[in-house]
Amino acid sequence: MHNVITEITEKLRERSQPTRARYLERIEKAAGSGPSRKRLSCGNLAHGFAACSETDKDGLTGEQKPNVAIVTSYNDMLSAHQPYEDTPKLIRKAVRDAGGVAQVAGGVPAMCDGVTQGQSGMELSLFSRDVIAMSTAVSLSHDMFDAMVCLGICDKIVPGLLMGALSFGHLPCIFIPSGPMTTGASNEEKHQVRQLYAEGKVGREELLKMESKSYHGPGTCTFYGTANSNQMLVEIMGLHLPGSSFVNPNTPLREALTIAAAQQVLNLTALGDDYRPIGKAIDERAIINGVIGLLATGGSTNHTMHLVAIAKAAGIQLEWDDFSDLSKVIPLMTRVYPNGSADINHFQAAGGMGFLMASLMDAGLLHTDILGVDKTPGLESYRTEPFLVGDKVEWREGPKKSLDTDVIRPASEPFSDDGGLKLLTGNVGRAIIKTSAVKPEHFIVEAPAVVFDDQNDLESAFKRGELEKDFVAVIRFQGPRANGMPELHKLTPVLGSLQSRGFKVALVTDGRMSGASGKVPAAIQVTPECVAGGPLAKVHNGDLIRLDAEKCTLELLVDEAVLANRIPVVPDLSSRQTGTGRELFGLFRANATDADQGASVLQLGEY
Ligand SMILES: O=C(O)[C@H](O)[C@@H](O)[C@H](O)[C@H](O)COP(=O)(O)O
Ligand code: SF4
Repeated sequence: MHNVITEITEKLRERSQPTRARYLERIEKAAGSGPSRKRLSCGNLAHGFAACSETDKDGLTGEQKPNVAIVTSYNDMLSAHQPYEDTPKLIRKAVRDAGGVAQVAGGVPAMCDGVTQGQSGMELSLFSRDVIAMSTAVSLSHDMFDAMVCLGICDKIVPGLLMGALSFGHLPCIFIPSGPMTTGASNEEKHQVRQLYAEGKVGREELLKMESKSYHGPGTCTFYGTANSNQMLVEIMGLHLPGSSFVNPNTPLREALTIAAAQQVLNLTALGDDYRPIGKAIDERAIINGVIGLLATGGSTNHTMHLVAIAKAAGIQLEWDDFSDLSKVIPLMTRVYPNGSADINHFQAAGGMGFLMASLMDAGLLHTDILGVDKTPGLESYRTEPFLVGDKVEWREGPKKSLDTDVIRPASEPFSDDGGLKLLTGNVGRAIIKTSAVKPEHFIVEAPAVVFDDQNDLESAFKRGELEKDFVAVIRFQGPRANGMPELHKLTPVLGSLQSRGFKVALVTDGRMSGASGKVPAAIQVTPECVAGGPLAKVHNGDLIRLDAEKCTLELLVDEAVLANRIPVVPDLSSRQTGTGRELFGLFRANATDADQGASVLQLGEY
């Protein structure tokens, strides 16, 4: 094991000791003696299985049969979640065939960030993660269960499900993915037509045709954004069956993997002799593995908040310095859009998670002794990949060599020696930048600021021809407490178009970007945010800003005394606080923590 990884893990363990100890005590207590439903009254139990078959009622009386909670995020809005419609039926039958009972404990809401991108709905998106965590807890609070399976894929849903599941950390848990959409029009083609549309060179009809060729069917969008980063994280933290992440939906192998996961979780309950509660499965080593996977694959910057929140839910205090310290020793091993032109199906065909994890393990860059959920504890079996034999899954050794070194490379011959996720510091606060999708010639930008308080105003300035120059776009009042921290992904085609025409452009914001954002240098999640006294609220048009991703600095080149005398702008945010349900989220805006604390309202890990 690389000594830096050992050191960082040790530091994390020490930092987390008080909250982790309290958390483990809590799940010990919740585990109590035997299945939680033993503690229910006859009335509670009768209500809990009133609608079950007689066989299931018998099974749930006493502690005869393990009961699996299904927490589902099915809806028709996310192409990635639509395939879950009938999955509970498949799971119920699989669990019954294996001697258990399964009940849908509840559903959680799921927002498609692609549908809300650039719209006011996106201002609920980040908060929906915590709503999903709370909804997961509401589902599991029936306390009838010995295990759980979580059905979720996209951006806030997997983090929310995992945070909620960790509140029931005494139960074993397996995540069951739905799988990626088959490849349609490439992400590059889509991006090019978007830039042409932004430049007024193609119309809506042509743009919609291209978008629909790209997003054309059931399954997860094929770029390496937050959703596919989620799958990678869940697998590398050992909560999927090996090789589950990127098998396409509505295929026999996908169905067989769902059945195998539903039956495997029965082997992990406290009723058997291989009890693996999720609260122990997700320990400091698993969290560090998650950060390593994120860095090795150029994953979504959103996880510099979600992983922090997930860790806190398990009493673990992950910090941004851990990401940047690990980034120095974790190589970039994959190039999947926006970090390259390949998509997630190409990644899977080139070797997928089995090759990625085997190579990281061989290089001593992963904790291999975490619990995992496969038959054999630990991660060694995650070198394998699933095949269908008849209607059953068999796991075989994954490829020893990459099948496409333009898409995935071994840790020993990476695309770059560092993971491309960096922490910038300077006189406007701390910020995250993902350089894995930025060409090195764009790592340093020093230019005058052009300040906006709304991403749409930048787009209008672009259309008026006012931005044909070198500049740093400063988009303020986009933090969680201002307007729910929407993704500012709509800026990408405009800034990308200016960059490809030779202008030196960069973005600085207390907002966040999509996992699908990429090639323009962007210092995001600036903390403290503007409405919390962040210095970004004092930036004026024309101020010189220097973003240096080599030195990891973000400097406002204004005399300190001048800056000290400036009055921070106080915006009128009232128009951002109603409409599209935003009036229901005032509590969230008022109580969200900073981005580097996970931007959560749930006071995680404080109990
Ligand atoms: O973090 C992410 O990965 C994004 O939120 C992604 O889920 C979102 O859907 C993008 O908006 C899709 O990209 P386009 O908007 O470019 O289609
Ligand atoms: S990846 Fe994004 S756009 Fe695609 S289904 Fe998921 S949330 Fe929606």
